[in-house]
Amino acid sequence: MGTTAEAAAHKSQQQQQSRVLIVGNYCHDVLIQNNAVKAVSLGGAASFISNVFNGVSISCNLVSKVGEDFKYPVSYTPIVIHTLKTTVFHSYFDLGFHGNDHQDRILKRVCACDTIRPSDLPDTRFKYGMAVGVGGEILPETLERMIEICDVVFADIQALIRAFDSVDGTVKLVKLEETGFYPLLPRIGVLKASSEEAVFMDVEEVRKWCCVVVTNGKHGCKVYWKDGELGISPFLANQEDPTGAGDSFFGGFVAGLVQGLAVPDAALLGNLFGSLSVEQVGLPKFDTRLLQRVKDEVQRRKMQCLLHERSDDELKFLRPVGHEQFHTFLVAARLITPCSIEEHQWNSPSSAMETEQMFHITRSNLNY
Ligand SMILES: Nc1ncnc2c1ncn2[C@@H]1O[C@H](COP(=O)(O)OP(=O)(O)OP(=O)(O)O)[C@@H](O)[C@H]1O
Ligand SMILES: O[C@H]1[C@H](O)[C@@H](O)[C@H](O)[C@@H](O)[C@H]1O
Repeated sequence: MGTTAEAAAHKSQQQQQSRVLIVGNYCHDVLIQNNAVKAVSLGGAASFISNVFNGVSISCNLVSKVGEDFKYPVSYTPIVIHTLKTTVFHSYFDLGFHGNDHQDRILKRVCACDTIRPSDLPDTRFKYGMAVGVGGEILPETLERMIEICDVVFADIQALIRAFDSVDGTVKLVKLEETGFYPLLPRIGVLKASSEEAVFMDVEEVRKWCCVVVTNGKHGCKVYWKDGELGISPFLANQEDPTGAGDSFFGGFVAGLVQGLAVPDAALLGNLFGSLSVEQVGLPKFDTRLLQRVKDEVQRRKMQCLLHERSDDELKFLRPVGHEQFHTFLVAARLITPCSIEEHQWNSPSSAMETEQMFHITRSNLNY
């Protein structure tokens, strides 16, 4: 545990006014292919989402826990737990990064940092809260506290339905209704799931309580609400690594809503950031010219939507006037400023040996 003084300092830092609260641990991602470590990266939904927020200049408060072994420079300082190590995931890609299907990835949580408890959250109120755990760190009581202090909570189902094999940490999914989070669904605003995860809930039931967004890789996403549903167009991408696509999508989606877009336009922004994310290995670096174009267009859309209908406090589900043009604009912006592979923010270890030293990976713990 950190000292009381450190915890107090962290809490006071968190108490500066911000409209968005992100809750979920940073982690270390180790990408493994054919029994060899291909890459090591900063991971965790919190890191992918704050990366998108930084890109579009949205500030937030972030509550995340790591161990002393955490060395990545991040914009939002995590709570350091001196007695534990940072959460680590090993991702096994049997078919390689170029396979288009995600089912070739097996995920193992090989190290788990501390859980995030209600007392770790700031005492202030937020307009938006994002429950985005990756390793089981968010407890039902933590989500409940987020609901109390945030006007609207967005939850990633991966924070709610993951279970971990007691021997090797393999990630398994459990039915949402069997979790302690289920009774809280009528009190959350949006639940995001990938198509693989969506089969672990009854979408028809859950959409009666909250908006459900199901992402579907290169096919884009679908938004379900109480009395309607809408497919949102994808963007063409050259997939290198699917890790974090769902997180970057969620970052773009919530960033859109924070900036006053209607749900379909925000989901389009989600698809854009999801598509940019898969083109790079690890945490993506976005082209600054593309970001500027996107920010300018979002401002324009916001003004346009305000003129038409939007009141600031509720989610608007219907496709707003000019939605297709917004898509066309983003497709064009993406083409004019393609992300260069050389521009990766990727912190690749210089040798396999270095990787193994950083993360104490041995052949035996790769094979289990
Ligand atoms: N190959 C692709 N081409 C274009 N867009 C993609 C592609 N893969 C993902 N995306 C975008 O990213 C979003 C999220 O992807 P996906 O549904 O694969 O999430 P996920 O399975 O949660 O990802 P991960 O668990 O790897 O973070 C999609 O809705 C889509 O907008
Ligand atoms: O960094 C990744 C990313 O956040 C993924 O969305 C999550 O599924 C993995 O567990 C994590 O290691």
